[in-house]
Amino acid sequence: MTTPPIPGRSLAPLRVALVGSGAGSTAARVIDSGAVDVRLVLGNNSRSGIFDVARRHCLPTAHLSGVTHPDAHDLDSAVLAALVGADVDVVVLVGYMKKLGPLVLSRYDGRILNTHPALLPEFGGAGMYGDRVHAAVLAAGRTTSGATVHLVTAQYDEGPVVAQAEVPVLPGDDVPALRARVQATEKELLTDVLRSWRP
Ligand SMILES: Nc1nc2c(c(=O)[nH]1)N[C@@H](CN(C=O)c1ccc(C(=O)N[C@@H](CCC(=O)O)C(=O)O)cc1)CN2
Ligand SMILES: NCC(=O)N[C@@H]1O[C@H](COP(=O)([O-])[O-])[C@@H](O)[C@H]1O
Repeated sequence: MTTPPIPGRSLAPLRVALVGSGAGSTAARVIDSGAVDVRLVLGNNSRSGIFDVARRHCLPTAHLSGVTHPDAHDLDSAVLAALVGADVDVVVLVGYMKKLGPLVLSRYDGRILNTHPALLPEFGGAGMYGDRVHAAVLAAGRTTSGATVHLVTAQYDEGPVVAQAEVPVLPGDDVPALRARVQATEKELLTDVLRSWRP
């Protein structure tokens, strides 16, 4: 049985690993917020900005990919070992472009969060990442978009929603404009979740 937090007393920060493939702006916001104890930054793209962010904050990193580990099971094992070695409570996917494997999913079941740049369950699933998501929202003629933080399960974007935040889609919006509006809200949504949500 877990001990409920004492009302009025702040929660101990989650010990997290941030996992990403992209520019790293979401990771940077989470780190700068001080909301969590970031113990590892893990990515599959050595040129990813997320590693620059990690280096600026003197954080431990792990570069694990289909190049370092061509066999999917070996990659899954290596990711798991890095997470266990970092002694994290929660894994946070921040623009990670690859499917997490069964070993990691099993060990951290209920303790892996992902942030998606749309209002799931719409505009999610295989092929729906980055600007492709915003382009699909615009092509669909939606007047609202937003961000979703959800638990991660075996299939892309099918896990239970933890929190969502909406933004308007404005007349004349293009992908960069919508991306900027969604990502500004997304960063605050994820930071708020990490302050208050507990597995
Ligand atoms: N087991 C899981 N792994 C991941 C999940 C998940 O829900 N379960 N979420 C993704 C993040 N994501 C959306 O939020 C997402 C990322 C990437 C893709 C995708 O189609 N990727 C392509 C490859 C793209 C590339 O190599 O650049 C693909 O798999 O063909 C969809 C959704 C993170 N992992
Ligand atoms: N489906 C996954 C996906 O599209 N994730 C998205 O990648 C961006 C990462 O930006 P960043 O690299 O600047 O943090 C974020 O907007 C996140 O929602």
